[in-house]
Amino acid sequence: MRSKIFVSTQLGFYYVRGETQVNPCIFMLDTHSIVISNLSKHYRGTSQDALRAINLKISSGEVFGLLGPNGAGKTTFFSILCGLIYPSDGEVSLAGMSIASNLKSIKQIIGVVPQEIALYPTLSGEDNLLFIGRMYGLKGTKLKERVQSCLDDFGFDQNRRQAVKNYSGGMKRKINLIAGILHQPKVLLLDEPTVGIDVHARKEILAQLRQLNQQEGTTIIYTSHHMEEAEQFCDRVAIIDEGQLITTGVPETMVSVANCRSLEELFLQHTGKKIRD
Ligand SMILES: Nc1ncnc2c1ncn2[C@@H]1O[C@H](COP(=O)(O)OP(=O)(O)OP(=O)(O)O)[C@@H](O)[C@H]1O
Repeated sequence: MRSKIFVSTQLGFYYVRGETQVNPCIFMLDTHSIVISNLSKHYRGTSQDALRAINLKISSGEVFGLLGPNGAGKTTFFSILCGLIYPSDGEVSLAGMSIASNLKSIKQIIGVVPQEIALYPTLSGEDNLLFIGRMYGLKGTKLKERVQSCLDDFGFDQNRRQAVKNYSGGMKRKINLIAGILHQPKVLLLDEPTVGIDVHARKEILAQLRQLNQQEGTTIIYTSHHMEEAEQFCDRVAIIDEGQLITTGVPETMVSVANCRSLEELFLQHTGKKIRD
């Protein structure tokens, strides 16, 4: 008979009966894994499910890419994950807690970076972040230090005090991103974080995200239409289309097993659709 292992994932505590040797780091590392069970979403008045019976596990510390053509269900998936909308069926749990019934605690663990720039254009980058930081419950010196340190990391100089409306697309994207990480979330949801910006800003953003993942262990879940970027950036990806999970795995392995030249070729093979820019 197999040994039974009892785990409290929130505390990283475990108890093992029998002879099985367990490395505690595995459980410490997996404390904020996301388990998606049989997740479905049907919008009222539509004929098709936006998501249909999705099952997926994303481990703590992973960089996970959600790829799919327009209308595949990516935003719906994200919106359920951050508690903006409820699923029609199934469940998502984070750190062992159901998202739907633990929204308040979950919101402190999750950072969300929407595709749209959600900033006040007449305020400076710095003032936007101070305002958003207060909404996350940060205050005083701690808030000021956190804002300055993030602005330094993302390469802002005196321009941090200029109005956002005068920023380049790349600078707006960076402030949008910082707004989602001020409270040092364990899980970061990024909806197309590099859309519409030049190659330099894109590289800088991806490098900062990689650093966040490696130094803080932040789990990153992101969507993109840039297959090359996803191939390089993600530990694992999932391809979804018409609300269904088509395939998931390590990009390099998926590409080689399918005998494709790139993730883009594999994506087109599965979805049969053109990639949106
Ligand atoms: N509020 C809504 N009401 C009705 N239908 C919706 C709603 N939001 C999304 N849908 C539909 O659900 C499906 C999935 O949409 P979703 O926005 O999640 O896809 P997506 O993969 O994010 O697309 P894109 O890449 O264009 O952003 C689409 O058919 C869309 O028309």
